Parts: sequence; structure tokens; C-alpha cells
Amino acid sequence: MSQPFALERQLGLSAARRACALTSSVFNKLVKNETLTKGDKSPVTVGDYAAQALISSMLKNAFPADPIVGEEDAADLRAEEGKVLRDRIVELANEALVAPLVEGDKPEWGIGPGQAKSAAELLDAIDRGNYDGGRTGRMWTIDPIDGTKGFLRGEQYAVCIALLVDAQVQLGIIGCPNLPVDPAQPDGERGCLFVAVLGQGCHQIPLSGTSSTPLHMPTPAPSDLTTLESVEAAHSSHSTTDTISSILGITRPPIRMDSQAKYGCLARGEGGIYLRMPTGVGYREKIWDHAPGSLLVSEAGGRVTDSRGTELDFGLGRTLGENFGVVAAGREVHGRVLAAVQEATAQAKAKV
Ligand SMILES: Nc1ncnc2c1ncn2[C@@H]1O[C@H](COP(=O)(O)O)[C@@H](OP(=O)(O)O)[C@H]1O
Ligand SMILES: [Mg+2]
Ligand SMILES: [Mg+2]
Ligand SMILES: [Mg+2]
Repeated sequence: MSQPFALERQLGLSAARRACALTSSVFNKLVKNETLTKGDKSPVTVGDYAAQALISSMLKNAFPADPIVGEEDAADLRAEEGKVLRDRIVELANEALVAPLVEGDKPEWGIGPGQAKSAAELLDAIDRGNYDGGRTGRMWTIDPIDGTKGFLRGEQYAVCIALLVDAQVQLGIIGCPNLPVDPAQPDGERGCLFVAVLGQGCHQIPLSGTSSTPLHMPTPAPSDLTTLESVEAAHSSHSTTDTISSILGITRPPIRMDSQAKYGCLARGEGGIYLRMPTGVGYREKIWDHAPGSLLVSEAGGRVTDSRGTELDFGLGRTLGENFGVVAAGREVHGRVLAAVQEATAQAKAKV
């Protein structure tokens, strides 16, 4: 008998591989007018839209009844002014859909030669990500390009896919086209997939092949600890991380990296602590920014909570509700980190 969620894992990996190829090729050809600014002032590119259209189309073919919570929606593309962008997105999504099948791909997922879709079908595929989320049933959450700012800088970004059942993450997949396969060789081969299934562990697979390496978070010596945090100070308070690091006696500078690549790196033993400290504006974290990453870390032997030590709740809709920030670390380190976070918060309050 096959393992639970074997087909979902296979499809998710295929979709992530295709989306990684799509986004890498977009980066090399991206022109200035292919990026929009969304209502919340954040950027979105033709790559984000085309990758969501691709992943959502494949999910629909394989699991037609499953709803999707996706970051992007097609409203801006349906408007007359969106025509140039729309045509480009259709071209990109179709290039990815008709790419030849590789081992593990199934033609019934709507991929392979001759599988191109119309503009209307692809816009509908993007909008299938409009599901509100919730506590019960199966649902997917996708972030077609997580770390769009990193993507635009040519730095780290991630294609992120997760399956939730009754608000529990069962499957998490992250594709990181720009991430070195071997952290010890930062100038070596780039392009990694991370995959975790609840109870089945966490694995890394190179984008160039199919060999799967199990990941286990090591117990780092205190002197080896480094924090991982966002590049963007608006997403995570860098000064709070500095205070927490000094309380913990960490002297190394933080590793700043965009996207859920941070969770993948943590799972394979880099840094030891991922801190996402709220900036005080009441921002609500999105489920697609944490669902796959949190499973990678917990399956590799780590623990993930919000900045106050509360478990992440994926059952509240599209956001994580009252979960603010993230603290992720090895199980034996996490408690110490949380205590330092609380001390840093108390210090900040005393200063006001
Ligand atoms: N004020 C804020 N605080 C925390 N996260 C924010 C934020 N504004 C945007 N984000 C989220 O931060 C994500 C990137 O995470 P990171 O900073 O770790 O690279 C963005 O994902 P997208 O790039 O997919 O939009 C976005 O959802
Ligand atoms: Mg975004
Ligand atoms: Mg994101
Ligand atoms: Mg995104």
C-alpha cells in the first residue's frame, strides 16, 4: 500500500518543479512593465500570476473537489488595462503546462504537450484561489512566489504549496530555485525542493534530479547559533531580533533571506533559529506564508510557534488571526528562545 498523501505529494512536486522553471525563466526575461503594485503596496509580477494559474490548473485536474486558498487573484488582469499582462501570463502558464512530462508526471493532471488552456480558463484557475479557508475539510494553500521582493532582486524566493485537512498541515512543498543545494558550497549548484508529509519526515530533493535526502535538525552548540530573518525590516523587526540575539549571547550577524526558504534552511540545519518579530502595525500573517514551512521544520525535528509561544492556527481563514510573528527552532532550543523573546518584549515595554 502506498503512503498517505502519496499522490498529493507527487502532484505537488511536479507543480512546484514546473513553477520553479516558469519563475526562473520569467526572471531572466522580466521587463519593467510586467510588475504591478497591489492594494497593500506589495509587488506582484507576471511570474506570480502565471505560477498560480499553473499550480491551480494542475490541482483542479487531479483533485477537482479541493478548494484553494491562493495569494493572488485575477481582478486586475480582467480589466481592459490588464490585457498586456494577461497575454504574457497566458503565454507563460501555457509554456509551463505543455512542457514535456518527466518521471512521476501524469497526463491526467493537464500537463504535457497539447495541454494549452485559454485565457478564460487560466484566469478562472487563478481565481480558484479565492477560497476563504476554515477549520474543516481538505484545502490547498499556495503562494506562487513567496518573497516577491527577493525574486525581483535576484535573491531568494520560494514556490509554496501545502495541503491542509481540518486545519492541520498534512503536506508542505517549497521550491527554491536560487538556493544552493549544499549550504557548505554557496557557489555550487542551485535549486532545491523541500517536501514534508505529516509523520513521514522532511526531505530535500535537488531541482536537477530526484534523489531525496532526509533532513534532521541538529542540536547546535550555543556558539553555533545564528538567527534567520527577513531581508525586509517592514516584515520583521530587525532591532527586536538584535535584542533577542544579545540576550541569547549570539554574536554572529543574522542571516537575512527572503521567503520560506528560511524554513527550508532551518530544517537542514542552517542558523538554528528563525525569528519573525512583529513590527507593531498589527499585520496579520497569511496562511500561505507559513503552512508548508512550518511542517518542514516540525518534521525535521523543530518546533514552530508564534512570537508569544502560541501554536499556529491554520483554521481561522486566510490569515493566522491572532498569531503574531513566528519563532522556529530545534525542540531543545525553542523554549530558551521564547524566554529571550519575552525578555526582549519586556525590555521594549519598559523603555516606552
Ligand atoms: N508587514 C508585514 N509583516 C509581515 N509579513 C509581511 C508584511 N507585509 C507583507 N508580508 C509578507 O511577507 C512575505 C515575505 O516574507 P519574507 O519577509 O519572509 O520574505 C510576503 O509574501 P509575498 O512575497 O509572497 O507577498 C508577504 O505576504
Ligand atoms: Mg505578495
Ligand atoms: Mg508570501
Ligand atoms: Mg507571494
